[in-house]
Order: sequence, then structure tokens, then C-alpha cells
Amino acid sequence: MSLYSNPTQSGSAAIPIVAPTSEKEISKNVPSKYSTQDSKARTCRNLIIHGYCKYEGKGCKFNHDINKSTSPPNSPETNKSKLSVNSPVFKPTNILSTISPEVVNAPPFIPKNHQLSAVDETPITPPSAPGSPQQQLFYDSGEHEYDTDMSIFDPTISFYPSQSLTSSKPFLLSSGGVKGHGLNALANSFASLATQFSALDTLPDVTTQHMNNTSYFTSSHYVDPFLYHSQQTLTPQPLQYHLYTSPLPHVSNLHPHQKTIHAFFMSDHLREELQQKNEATLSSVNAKDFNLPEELHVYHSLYPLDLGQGKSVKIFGYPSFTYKSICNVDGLGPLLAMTGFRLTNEIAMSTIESWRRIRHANIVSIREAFTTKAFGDHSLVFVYDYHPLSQTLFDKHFSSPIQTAVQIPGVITNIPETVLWSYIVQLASAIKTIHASDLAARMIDPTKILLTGKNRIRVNCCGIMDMLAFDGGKNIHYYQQEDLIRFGHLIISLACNSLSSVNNMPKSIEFISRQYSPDLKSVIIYLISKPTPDKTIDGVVAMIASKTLHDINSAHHYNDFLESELSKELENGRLVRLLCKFGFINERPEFDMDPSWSETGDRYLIKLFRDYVFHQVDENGYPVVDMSHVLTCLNKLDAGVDERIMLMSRDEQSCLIVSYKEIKNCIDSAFRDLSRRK
Ligand SMILES: Nc1ncnc2c1ncn2[C@@H]1O[C@H](COP(=O)(O)OP(=O)(O)OP(=O)(O)O)[C@@H](O)[C@H]1O
Repeated sequence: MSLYSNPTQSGSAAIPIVAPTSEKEISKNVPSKYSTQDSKARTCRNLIIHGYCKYEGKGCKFNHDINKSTSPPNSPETNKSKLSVNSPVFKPTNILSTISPEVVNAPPFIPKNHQLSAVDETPITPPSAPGSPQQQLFYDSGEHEYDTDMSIFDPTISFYPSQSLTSSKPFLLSSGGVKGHGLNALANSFASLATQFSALDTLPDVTTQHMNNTSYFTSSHYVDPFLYHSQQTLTPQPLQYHLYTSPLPHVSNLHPHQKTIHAFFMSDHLREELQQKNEATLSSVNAKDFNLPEELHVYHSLYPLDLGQGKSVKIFGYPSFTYKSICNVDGLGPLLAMTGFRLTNEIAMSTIESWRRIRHANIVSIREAFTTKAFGDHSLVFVYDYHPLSQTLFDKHFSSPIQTAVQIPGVITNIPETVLWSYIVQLASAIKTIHASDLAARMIDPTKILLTGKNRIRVNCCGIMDMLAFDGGKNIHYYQQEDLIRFGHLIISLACNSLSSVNNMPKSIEFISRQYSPDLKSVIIYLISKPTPDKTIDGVVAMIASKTLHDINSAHHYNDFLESELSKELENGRLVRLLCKFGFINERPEFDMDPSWSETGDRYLIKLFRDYVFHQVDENGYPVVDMSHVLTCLNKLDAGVDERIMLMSRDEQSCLIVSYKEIKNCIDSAFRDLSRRK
């Protein structure tokens, strides 16, 4: 693609249509092979395209009487039903075949996928020498012929930068976008997109044609969108992934059409949640203000996670602190530092290896453990995976005053049974994995179980007790039984909404049997029953089998939800990169000592394309805010398809017919210029 110049310059693969500026200019540009007599016999092209000619009576030599058929018999102009002002049909696909490039001294442009219609009997002007840029300038002199298969052109639209020139009839994105913006336009756009994909299936040698992006948008066969679904017998063809946008959102119940824009993107709730998590991940403090070491092994940027609560000795027997940190090697990791602990038995460190091998969705993975004196005394540091904005079960269910108050049966603060079952299923799954690895959790406590998402729990701080009270694994069965009893106590506390409920078992069980189902009570009774060799986590898993299925179902539903939200954002990265390039190029005040750089050459085309995508207005002059139009255009641009569009200057005096592929080349070349270092 060579440099573009303002429409008056040649050397472009685009095909400018330029309105004549004066009578003199008109006559100057009319090729000599047509006499004045011929000109009078031919219908003025301004009349055909715009519905009127502002030079009528002021020197334009062409015929302005639309009812007078003066065209040669074989000319497509004779088909007045398609070319009348009342029903203008405009399709420049075949215009290209009959325009002499000599008119403007430019080599002809023959698109690779150019399809000559059967009605076009005029010989094609030979292209320029092989290898030269295939270009053609289309001058609005009237010395050209139309075929009958033109895109619809509405002369009543006041400012309409461009129209899609695809021959695929159902694809009326531009006109649909202008005339019926909002929901209909949205639906039309996607229906047309789907139609084009379906058209792909009907082509005989799709793979070959698809390689040059031809078959999609230049197929002249209209394919009913509903036919798409009945094409199952055909072998699926490779698709142009770049052309996809996310599927049409459910917009039928939405009224204000602005809302449809939101429907294209991730839900606000999920976005906010993820943004808060990112914020938490990036939060930092000045280490000196908190009297923290600036570096600790391969970790730095320590950030205290238990700011309000201070040192706690009740679980581990040593004061412990939790920090978020950044690892030099692989990013984030929260640290749990135990101060005042001196590791005497080096073998205890080896227990961490067994824990490092455990990967489970309900267990916070441990990365490593090491000793340090960075906190001013002997400390043992454990490093776990970081789960931003997580809360402990204690914080969630037992920290507010109403929750810690003495439980009054029947008071609203009960945790719903479905939530309890979800906790039970997840904990049982975690404990089963731990026990199967010949380990014991020893951390089934509300302060050591993290809530990392909606009802999503993970057992935290695993492996610490094995190191603090190292016994070489001798008492593992005892600790496993203890896990089950602690598991039972945790569920009782949650069900009764009180940590002290475990001190009065009969009353608590009676409360649970009144508030919850017998199944829940049975599981609790099993968990807190006397340890026996037969009492294992497998017994619990068998008892909760049906609830597990329900939990799996919920997890899959949530997974579907997240996947659909993700698909909405799938193309963002690509499109943002493209928009960034636009931003670098468009309206640039100066480049390479040239103040008009962004307005001339290839960049002029990019500017017109920007207008085509973003600055269209409808027949009443209102901006067309059609996101699907923007997304479709950008996707086609990114894919560099051969489909051509007509770009029009803001003064409506010149048009350029150009393919997405050429615009893409222009953008790439302009961007390369900008990033080039001399
Ligand atoms: N792996 C982790 N990822 C993210 N946050 C964590 C992680 N581990 C702990 N936290 C957060 O750090 C905070 C402190 O954790 P900690 O284990 O010290 O709990 P605690 O409630 O302070 O218990 P204790 O009473 O033993 O001090 C908690 O609010 C918890 O949400």
C-alpha cells in the first residue's frame, strides 16, 4: 500500500470519488473518448448518488432528466428501477471494472476477491504491471458505468460518512446502524454477522478462499440466517477468530438502549470485585513506618494483613503476624511470621515438602518455610499463596457483636443450610485429600479457614503445627481423628452462630435439630462421635454424597457464568491495542517536521476511517452510538479483511473506496513510522 494523499493526490489503493469543483475542471477531467454529445446522453452521477447535482444548470454537461432514458442499450444505466433517485442502489463492486485508471493517472485497483457480476458486459480495464500497487482513482465525471447490484444509498441522509459496500445483502450494518440504532441495530448487526459466518459454510473451497479473507464478505449469495442452523451436515470450516465478537447478550428485557452497551461487557458487580482484589494486591506501605524489614529472603514490600488484631498466641502458642509480600522470583505471597520460635530440629523442615505437594482448591498452598532474624529475634516464616481480600470464617460469621452475643433460638442470624452444606462439602474434600496424603490438617479453626470468594473456603496455615510440634508423624491417626472432631465443632459453631455453643452440646444439637434438616444433624453427630478405627473422612464423604452433587452443580453454574463474562472481554486486548494505534496517529500535531502529517497521505484515510467508525450521524443529525458497529469495524480492521467500504470526507466532497485490509496496512505503516528511530 503506497502513501495516500488528500483525495486530490494519486498513489493510493483507495478509490477516491471527488466532486468537481468547477465547470472548467469537469471538462478538463473528462476523458477525450467521450464527446460532449455522449455526455449529454449519460445520466449525471451526482444525481444517481446524491439525488441531485449542484452543478445542474451551472455547467455540468450530463443528463439531469432522470425519466429520459438516453443510455446505450447495454449499459447498466438502463436499469432505472435500481438507479432512480427514489430507489437508489449503489454498489461500487463493479464500478471498478469499467473505470479507466488513466483518468487520474493512477494504476488500476483490482481487488483479489473482486467478483464480476454476470450483468457486467463491459471489458475490464487491464491492471497495471504485476507487482505495482494496484490502484484506481474514480473521478466523479460521469464517465463510468454502474451495474445493477449496488448497495442501497439513501440520499435523504444529511451527513453519512460512508456506507458498507459489501455485496452480501443481509449485511447492512452501516445503514442499519444509522436508521435503526439501538436494539434493532444491535440485533441486525449480529444477525448479519451470523449470516456471513453461515455463508462461509456454503462455499465449495472455503479453506483456500478463506485464507485471503475473501469468502466471508464478498459472497453474493444471500444465506438465510436461520439456514445457518441447518448446515450441520457440512464439515465445519476453520473460522476467522479475529472476526468474532462476544455472542449477543440477552437484551430483550432492556428498554433504555444505553444498557445494551453494558450487556456487552462484564457485569458491574464482578468487575468491582475483581478491581477491589487488584487494589488489595497492589496496596503497599512504607516499611519504615511499620518497623518492618525492607527485605526478607527473596521477599520485599511487606504489607501487614492483620493490622487491627495485633499479635495472637492462641492458635500457635507464639506471637504471629501475617503480611502480604512480593517475591523477587515469582510475584506475590503472603508470609506468616512466627516470632520467638527457635527451630531446634532441622528435620522438621522436611515436613513442609509433603505439604508443598498438595494442590487442592480448598487448601491454601504453602510455598516454603525458612527461619530469619530480620524481625529482631528468632522467627519462623511460612509463605503461602496469596488470595486477595480474603476473610477468615471468624471475621465473616463471629466478629460482629450481634453474632458473638448469646444465641437466641429463632433469631435471624442463622447461616442458611445451603451455605453450611457448601462449607461441609468443601472442608470434607480438603480433609480427604490431606488424610489421603498421610497428613493431618490440625487447623480446622474459624480463624484459619479463609473465605476467598462467595462461599468459597480454603484451609489456611497447613503444615505449621507439624513443624512447631514435630513428632515425625507418629500421632498422625490421632490428629486425623482430631480433625474430624474439630470439623464437627466448627459446623456446630456456625449452625448455632456462636463459638461457645460447643460448650453445651445437648442444647446446641437440640437447636440444630429444630433449625436444620436431619441430614445435617446426622453428619454433625458422626463428626463429633467418639473416635473409632471405622470413623474416617470417607464415612463423612459417603453421608454427604447428594449434597456434593448439588455443590458440584453450583460450581459448574458459577463456572459457566464466569466463562460467559470472560468471553465478553475476550477481544478487548486486541481492540485496545488497535485503538491505541489510532490514538498515536490521529490528530498528531506534528511528525517528522510535518505539521500536516496526521492529515495527509495514508493518515488521511485513517482519519476518514475514524469518522466512519465513530462519527456517523443519523438522518436527523444525531450521533450513531452503535457499539456493535464499532466492534464489528474494529474486528474487521484487525483481521484485515478484503471487504471494501466507502469513506467520505466531512464536507461530502470526496469519497474513498477502500478495503479494511488497506486501512490496516495504512495504520501499520503509519505506526511503524512513529516507532521508527532515526
Ligand atoms: N493466604 C492468604 N491470602 C490472603 N490473605 C490472607 C492469607 N492468610 C491470611 N490472610 C489474611 O490475613 C489476616 C490475618 O490472618 P491470620 O491467619 O493472622 O488470622 P487472624 O484472624 O489474625 O488469626 P489469629 O487470631 O491467629 O491472629 C486475615 O484477615 C486473613 O484474611
